Amino acid sequence: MDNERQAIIRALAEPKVEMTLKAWFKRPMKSTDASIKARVDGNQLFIAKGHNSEMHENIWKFYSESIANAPSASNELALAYGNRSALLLHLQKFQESIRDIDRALAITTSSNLKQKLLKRKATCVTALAEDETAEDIGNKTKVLSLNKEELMKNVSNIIPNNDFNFSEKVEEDKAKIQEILATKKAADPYDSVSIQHNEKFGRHLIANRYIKPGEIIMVIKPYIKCLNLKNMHAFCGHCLKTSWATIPCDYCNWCMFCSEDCKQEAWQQYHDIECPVIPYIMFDQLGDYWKQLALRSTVMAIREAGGIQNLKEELDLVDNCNSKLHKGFLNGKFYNDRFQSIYSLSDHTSEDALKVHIDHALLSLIVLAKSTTLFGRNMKFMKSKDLLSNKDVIFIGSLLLKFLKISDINTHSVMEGSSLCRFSKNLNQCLEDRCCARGACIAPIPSMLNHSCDPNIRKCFTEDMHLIIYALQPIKKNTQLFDSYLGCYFQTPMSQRQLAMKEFNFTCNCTPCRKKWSAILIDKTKTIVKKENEDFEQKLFDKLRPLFQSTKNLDAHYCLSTLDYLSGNIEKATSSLIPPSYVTALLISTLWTVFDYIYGMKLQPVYHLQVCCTNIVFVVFYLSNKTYHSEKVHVLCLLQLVYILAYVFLDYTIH
Ligand SMILES: C[S@@+](CC[C@H](N)C(=O)[O-])C[C@H]1O[C@@H](n2cnc3c(N)ncnc32)[C@H](O)[C@@H]1O
Repeated sequence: MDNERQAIIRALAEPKVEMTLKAWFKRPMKSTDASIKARVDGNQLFIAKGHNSEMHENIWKFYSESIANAPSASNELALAYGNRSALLLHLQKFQESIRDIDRALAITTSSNLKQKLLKRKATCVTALAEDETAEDIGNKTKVLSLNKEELMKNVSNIIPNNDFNFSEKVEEDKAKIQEILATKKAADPYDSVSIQHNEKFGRHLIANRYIKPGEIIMVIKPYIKCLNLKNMHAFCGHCLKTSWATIPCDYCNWCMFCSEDCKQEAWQQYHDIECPVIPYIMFDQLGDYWKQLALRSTVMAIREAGGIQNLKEELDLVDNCNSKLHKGFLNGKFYNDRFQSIYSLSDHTSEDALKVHIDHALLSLIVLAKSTTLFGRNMKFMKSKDLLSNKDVIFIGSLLLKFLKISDINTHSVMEGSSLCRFSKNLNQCLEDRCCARGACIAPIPSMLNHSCDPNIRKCFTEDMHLIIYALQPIKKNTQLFDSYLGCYFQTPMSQRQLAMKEFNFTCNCTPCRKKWSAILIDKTKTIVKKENEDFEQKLFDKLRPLFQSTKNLDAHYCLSTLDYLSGNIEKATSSLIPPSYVTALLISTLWTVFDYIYGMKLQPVYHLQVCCTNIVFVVFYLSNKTYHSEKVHVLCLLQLVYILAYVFLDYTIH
């Protein structure tokens, strides 16, 4: 860490450090004004007409932000929980709404608010009871063995090309998917790959055997993860899972958690140290992932090693290892959950990025020194010489810088499980707005993956935040696994890819870059099916057209057999079609849509069309069965009809 050490010493000697220390101010952790502002912003959106999914999510984020900012046990906190509970009721998330109502009731002293909350709770409880009744009716449908084919025919008339939208085996599939994931989580990540090193690629992963498209290579837990700035108030800041009814940290106005368990675990692992630092460093989107990941990695490493002194000794061992392959290995193995592994990862950032990282490391270091007890309870850092003369401060500053550089190169985005934006935005807009990118993580074994613009693997996150690496193309024994860092050749033009690659400080020399393949799936000037591939490509395209088209539909459903079907076709296409082939590219991009749909995490908004179709099935069933013509079911049927009409005539989206 010599380079980082020198950079930190130089930075600490700059006049701006003295000025920062002189002008030091205590940042307010919670703020009544900020809480009120976020709640009012949420209210304004809530009362506006024509809500769509994106608006609902924004209102939810405003109310959560209001909760995060409200001082503990304050009236503002009760009001913020109360308002979020109203939204959750509107979204028919009754259980979550009740949780927020109970939290508000436990705090508020206002009898007016209490009355409103109790009324809302009664509505939720009634709705939950009705849900049970509806479930009963559904179960009875199965007993009566309703003519399912006929029902599906009705639905097919509404959704053309329904072949791939309906799986007879959905329930069977669900159990199988869970079983596959559990087996893979328990398996050794090195079952089908090993780490190798050469001068051209540095460390990389090699297949130990043939791996077929769609096959899961490993499922592992990231070492460290965080949310991005846009989503700090939306999901659990520790496990990153979706939770509609989050609870705030008692001190800072940033972190929220899905449960008391997550809140406690985060506190014990890193949040006790991070809590006073976060409000100072999370002021903009620049490096929001890196700053958090570096800070969390530093605190976790100190804890794992058993103190700063032990950590210094452990890291010296890594630094003194002469083997480029075995750096960070422990007892001959590269673990996914040890700080030594993270510390040994590649850190070749660009010169421009380095300047930004030094500034970020410096800021985190100063706040750690001023606002925490990391360097001792009685330490007072009044002047820059106090920082410069403290060996632990220099060491932690160097480590923060090192982890910032490592995070820059080795971060995996935690994305929603779909290749389509939830709000139907184009890829660039979606990335810029961070609609589907929830956060980021570091996982050392997947960090061994090098880049190719024609990748043979892809990553996907499960609902419980495990990282899956799966094959996109056939991978022969002893060949390298390649990920795509910033876009594949068939979707992203070469100029854009090469610009993005500068961040990683290497020149991509993959076949699409060398042979200048066109971005075949978006380049409208090229003929779709190549002459050389003749009939086969056209035939394959015609056969798979409905499946390809289904990927443009957010409401499409897929099952495990769709994945097998695609896998077989990719094997056929890659062995028979001359690349670059339009159909092979389509097959690969369809495989990831299907795989991510099956295994990936989603925010799971209920899209209107889905609800509408379910309602049509219900109404058809009701009209054709006199057995259930009770008063209650009449009302239900009428409501379903209103819903269908609203969808058809008003194009009104409801979660
Ligand atoms: C996430 S790491 C991948 C593992 C890395 N090879 C190592 O030795 O740790 C990313 C870095 O690997 C190198 N790299 C990735 N893809 C490459 C490629 N196709 N050719 C050469 N170097 C590559 C670059 O230095 C990049 O910054």
